[in-house]
Amino acid sequence: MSSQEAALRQTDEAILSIENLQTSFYTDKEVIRAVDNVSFDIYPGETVGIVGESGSGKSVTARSIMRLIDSPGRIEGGRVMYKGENLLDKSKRQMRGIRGGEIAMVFQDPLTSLNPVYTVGNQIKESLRLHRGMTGRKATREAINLLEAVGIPDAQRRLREYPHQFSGGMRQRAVIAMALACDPDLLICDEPTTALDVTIQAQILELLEELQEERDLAIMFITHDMGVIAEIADRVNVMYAGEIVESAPVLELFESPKHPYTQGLLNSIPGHGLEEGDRLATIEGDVPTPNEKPTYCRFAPRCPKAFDACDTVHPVPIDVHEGDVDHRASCLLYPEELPTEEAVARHRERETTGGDDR
Ligand SMILES: Nc1ncnc2c1ncn2[C@@H]1O[C@H](COP(=O)(O)OP(=O)(O)OP(=O)(O)O)[C@@H](O)[C@H]1O
Ligand code: NI
Repeated sequence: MSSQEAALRQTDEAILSIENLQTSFYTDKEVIRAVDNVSFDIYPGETVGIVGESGSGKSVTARSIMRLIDSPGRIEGGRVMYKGENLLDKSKRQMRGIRGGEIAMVFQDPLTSLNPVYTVGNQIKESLRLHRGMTGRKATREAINLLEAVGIPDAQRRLREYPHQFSGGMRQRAVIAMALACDPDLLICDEPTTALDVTIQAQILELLEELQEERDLAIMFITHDMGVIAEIADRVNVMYAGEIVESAPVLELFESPKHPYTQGLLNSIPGHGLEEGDRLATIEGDVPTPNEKPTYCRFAPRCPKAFDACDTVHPVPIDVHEGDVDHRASCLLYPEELPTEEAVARHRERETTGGDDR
C-alpha cells in the first residue's frame, strides 16, 4: 500500500475489526488467557503483521478469527466483525462457508492443509466446486490457472501429482493456490515461510505481494521474523503475553518504536540491518503465562524502564503522541507529551471505563 493509500485508510471501511477479543484455555492446572482483550483492524488490500515471541498469542488470535478453537479453549468475549458481521454469532455451518470461502488460511506446515491421498489438482478442484460452484473442465482449467499464478511450472502435469511429490516450497505454493481457489478477500498466514529456506521464503513473500496487488487481498501475516515484517507488512501489531502492546505503520515502528518491549526486540537484532531470517533474539527473562485479568503491566518484570506504577496500573493502548491515532502503545510512559503522573492517571481512568479508548 502506498503512503497515499495509507492516508486514505482511515476513511475506508475495515474488512476485519477485532474488538476486545478474549480467548482462554481451561487446562487442569490453570486458566491461560492466551488472547486477552485484543483489538485491531485490517483494511482491504492491506497487510497487517502480527509479531511477538513464542506463546504470545499470535496463532490463537488467528484461530479465534476462524473459529478454530477447540476444547479446552474457549472464545469468551469480544467481537470479530467481518464486513460488518460478527463471526462469533455465525453457526458452524455458516462458518464452514466463510472459512476457505471469504477467509482463507495458510499455515507453517503445508502438509496440514493438504490431504496426502488426493492429488493436488483434485484438492484445488474440490475447493473450486465447494466455494465457486465450478466443476469438470472449467474447474480443471481454473486449477491450472491457479497453479500458474503461484509460479508452479508444468501446471497441467503437476495437477495429477500427490502432495509428497512436491518440494517444500512448491507444496506451500500449492497451498496458496488452494487458498486462492475460493477467491478470498482475506488471507491469514501463520508463519507460512518459517519452514522454508531463505531463497524460497523470499519468493513466496514476493508471490503474496503480487497476488495481493492483483486481487486487492487483505493479509494478516503472523511471524517471529522482524525481517519478514519489514518486507511484507503495511502495519504491525506487536503481541506480548496475550495483549497487543504496540501498533504502528511499519516504517514508523522500525524508526521510532515506543514500547520498551518493541525497542528490546529491535535492539536485539544484530547490526540492525534487517534481513529476512533475523529472528527475535531474546530479551532477558521469560514471557509470563497470563493467568489472571491484568492489574499491572505484564512486561514490567523484564522492562528496563519500569517504575512503581507499572506494578499497580494496567496500561491500555494509548496514542503515543496525543491525537496520533495511528501509533499506539500500551505503556504508562505515553502519551509522550504528558508528565508521567498524568499519563498514568489517564491509563488508570481508561482501564476502569472499559479498556482502550476507541
Ligand atoms: N490447545 C491448547 N491448550 C492449552 N493451551 C494452549 C493451547 N493452544 C495454545 N495454548 C496456549 O496459548 C498461548 C498462546 O499460544 P499461541 O499458539 O497463540 O502462541 P504463538 O504466539 O502463536 O507462539 P508461536 O510463535 O510459538 O507459534 C500459549 O501460552 C499456549 O500455551
Ligand atoms: Ni503460533
